[in-house]
Amino acid sequence: MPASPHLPACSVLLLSGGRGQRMGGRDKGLMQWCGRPLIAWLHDLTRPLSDDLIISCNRNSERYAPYADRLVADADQDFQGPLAGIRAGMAAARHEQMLVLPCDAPLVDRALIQALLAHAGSQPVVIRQGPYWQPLFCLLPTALKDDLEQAWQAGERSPQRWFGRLSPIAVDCQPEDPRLANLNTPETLGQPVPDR
Ligand SMILES: Nc1nc2c(ncn2[C@@H]2O[C@H](COP(=O)(O)OP(=O)(O)OP(=O)(O)O)[C@@H](O)[C@H]2O)c(=O)[nH]1
Repeated sequence: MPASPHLPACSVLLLSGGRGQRMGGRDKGLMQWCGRPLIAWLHDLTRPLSDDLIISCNRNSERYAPYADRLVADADQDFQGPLAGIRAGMAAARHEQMLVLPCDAPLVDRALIQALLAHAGSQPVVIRQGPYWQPLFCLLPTALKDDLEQAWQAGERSPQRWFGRLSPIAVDCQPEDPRLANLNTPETLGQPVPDR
């Protein structure tokens, strides 16, 4: 189901396959924020946007299953980084575009997603804050799957270096945009739900 009649259908990939070292090695997507697992917030945000909601996770699959249409795991489950999750998601996605979000960003809103979707085409669309790309907040054409596979086989493990070769389109946000906050430490999980 498209986000609106004017926006394209997309798959959604929620990245939750990390090691979570700053969380003491715990599975970050399942950690509670404001009374619910982080992944539940991302699920509720993206569920109305897609009939192809994929979670990349490498453990606790039974606990993730209620929040996705499908789960994918990294091919090599030794935590090679988020590009491994993107690779698995690209191989599984059913639509021509795939929205990627990290599980630890529950403040993302629909307007931000719509800004990405508005540029859907043959190039990656990526959030940028000032000079800094936010490579895990992006929209990827799934036709780039083979390009990603070649890069991966050549040893690439950086999402930013990978899409950097592909003339990405930037969606610029303010450096302090609170929607892009990553709640990736126990302290940040104490942050309250803001007014939206
Ligand atoms: N599939 C997959 N996702 C990952 C991997 N590493 C990180 N991610 C995801 O990428 C996003 C950003 O991850 P980071 O915060 O940099 O890494 P992390 O492992 O979650 O946490 P730290 O170990 O504390 O850095 C999160 O949504 C992670 O779940 C990985 O090896 N595989």
